[in-house]
Amino acid sequence: MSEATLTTPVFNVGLLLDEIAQTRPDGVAIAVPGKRNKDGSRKYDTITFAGLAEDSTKVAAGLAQMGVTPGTRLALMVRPGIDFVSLVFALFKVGAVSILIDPGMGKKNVLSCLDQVKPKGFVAIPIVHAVRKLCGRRYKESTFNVTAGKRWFWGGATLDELRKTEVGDFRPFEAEADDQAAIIFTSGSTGPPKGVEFRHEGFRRQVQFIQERYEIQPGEVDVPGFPLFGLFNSAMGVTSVIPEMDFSRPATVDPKNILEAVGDWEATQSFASPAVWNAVGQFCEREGLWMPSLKRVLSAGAPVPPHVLKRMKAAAPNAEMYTPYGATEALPVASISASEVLGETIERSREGGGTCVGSRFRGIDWQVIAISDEPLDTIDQIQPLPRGEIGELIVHGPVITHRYATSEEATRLAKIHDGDAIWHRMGDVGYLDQQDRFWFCGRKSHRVLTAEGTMFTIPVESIFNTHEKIFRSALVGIGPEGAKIPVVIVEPWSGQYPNTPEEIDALLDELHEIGNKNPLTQRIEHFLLHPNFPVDVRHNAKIFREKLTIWAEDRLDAILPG
Ligand SMILES: Nc1ncnc2c1ncn2[C@@H]1O[C@H](COP(=O)(O)OP(=O)(O)OP(=O)(O)O)[C@@H](O)[C@H]1O
Repeated sequence: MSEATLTTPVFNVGLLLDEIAQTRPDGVAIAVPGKRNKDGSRKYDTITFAGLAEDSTKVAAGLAQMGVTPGTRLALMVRPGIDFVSLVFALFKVGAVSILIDPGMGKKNVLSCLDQVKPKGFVAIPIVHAVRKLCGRRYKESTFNVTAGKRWFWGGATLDELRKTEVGDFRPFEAEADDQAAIIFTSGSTGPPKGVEFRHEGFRRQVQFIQERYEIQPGEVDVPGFPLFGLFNSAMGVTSVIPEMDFSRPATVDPKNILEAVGDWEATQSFASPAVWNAVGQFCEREGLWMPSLKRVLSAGAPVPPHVLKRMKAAAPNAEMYTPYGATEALPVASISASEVLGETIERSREGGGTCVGSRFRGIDWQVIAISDEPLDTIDQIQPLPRGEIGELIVHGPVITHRYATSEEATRLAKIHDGDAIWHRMGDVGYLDQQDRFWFCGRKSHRVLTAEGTMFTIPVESIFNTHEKIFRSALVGIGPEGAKIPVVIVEPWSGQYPNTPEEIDALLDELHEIGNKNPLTQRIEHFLLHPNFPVDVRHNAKIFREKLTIWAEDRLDAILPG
C-alpha cells in the first residue's frame, strides 16, 4: 500500500488525536466511572477530544521543558483512565519512547524488564516512585520523573504541574515512519517477557487497518478491556468508557461492571480478552441478561473457545463477534467472525483441523514455511510449504515490528530479512486453506516430536475437548527429544471432576475411545486428569504446557525409558 493514503507526511501517531479534536471537539473521548448517585446510578468523569488534545500537548510541552527529547525512554506506569490516555499521547507528541509493562506479570519480571530497557525516567503513580526510591542506585539514571498523583519524598515534577505549562513555541515531534514510539513487553507465556519496539508508523497502521476492517465509525462508544485500546479509540474518534476492572487480571472482572458501562453509554463495541468474555457470557446466561446496544464484540490475545463465542452471541444478540489474531510483535494479522466459526469452521476443528483464525488484514503478507528452531537470517533460507501443510507462519507488512529492544538473540530468532523488508516469525504453527485462511495449530515450541512424527497441540486437544465433561486439555511430550511419548492431560469442567476410582476409570476409557476414532490421536495411550491448569495471568487462557510437562513427568516416571 502506498504512503499516500496517510493524511499527513508526519507519522507521529499522537497527532491523530489532534486531527480528531478538530472534527469532533466536543465529543467525549474518555469516560471513567466515579462515585454513585443516591439512586445507585453511576457518575462518570469525562474529557472531550479537544480537552484531551490540549491536555496532552501541555504535558508534552512540560516534558520538553524538563529536557525530554525525542528518543528518551520513559517508563509509563499509570492506571488506565484519563491520565493514562493523555500521557500516552503526551509522550508520543514529545517523541519519547513509552515503556509499557503489564504489572500483572509480577514484581520480579517487571523489575527485570526495567533493568533491560534502562528508562531515563518514570511517569508513574506514587507507589512506583516509592519503590524506585527504595531500589537505591538501581535507577540512578532515571532523571525525568513525573508523579501522577501526590508527590512525597522523591522529587521530580507532578502531572498537575506539567498540565499548567504554557505551550509557547513547543511543536510536536515530526516523527518519521521508523522512529520509535514505544517498547511493549510480551506476556511471556513461552519464556521471559520480551520488549517489542514499536514504530510510529506501526501504530498508525494498526489504527487504520482495525478501523477499516471492522468499519468502526467516529462517534461510536467502546468499552475497552485493554488499556491501550483507549489510544486506538481516541485516534479513531470513538468514545472509550473505561470499565472498573483489574486490567492485569481480566478473569477477575465483575461482569456487572461491563454490563453497567455498556448500558449507561449504549456502547456499540467492546474489545476485551477471552477471559472477560468467558466471565461475562456465563453471567449473562445465568442472570438472563443481554447487551442490546452492542453491534461489535472483539476478543483478542489468546485462543477463544467455541463455548465463549456461543454464550456471547446470546449475550450480545445484535452484535457480531470477531476474534482478531496476532501477537504483540504483529497485530492485527487476521480475523474471523463468530458466525463463520460456529457456522462452518468448528466442524473441521472438532476433527482435529486446528482453529481457523480467519483471513488476512489488509497490508499483511503471509506464508507457511518448514518448521525450524534455528535463526533464518534471510528469505532465501526459508522453505515454503504447499497450501494445507502444517508449518511455521511468517508475516510481513507495515504493522509488523522489526526488533526486540531487549535481546539481539530473540531478534535473530524471530526476524527474517528480505531486502529492506522484514518478516516476523509468529512462533505459531498451522496451515493456510484454499480460501487463504490460517488454521492455528498451536505454538511452535509446544509441538511434540515423537518417534513416529510431530504432533501439534490444538488439533489433538480439540478432539478431546469435544467430550462434554472436559473444559480444556493439553498435549505434552515426555521422554527424550525426538522420541517423546505423547500424554494428554484433561481438566474437567468445574463440578464435573470424577469422585471415585470407578468414575475416573470410566472417564479415561471414554477419552481412549475418542482418541481411537481419529488417526491424529489413536497412538495416544496416556491420559491424566488435572483439577486446574496453570495458565497465564493476563489472558487466563494460555495453558502453561511447560509446567504441565513437568507435572506429567512426575506422575508417569514409570513409563519413561531408562
Ligand atoms: N485469535 C487467536 N486465536 C488463537 N491464538 C491467538 C489468537 N490471538 C493471539 N493468539 C496467541 O497469542 C500469541 C501472542 O501473544 P502475546 O503477544 O501476548 O505473547 P505471548 O506469546 O503470550 O508471550 P511470549 O511471546 O513472551 O511467550 C499468538 O502468537 C498466538 O499464539
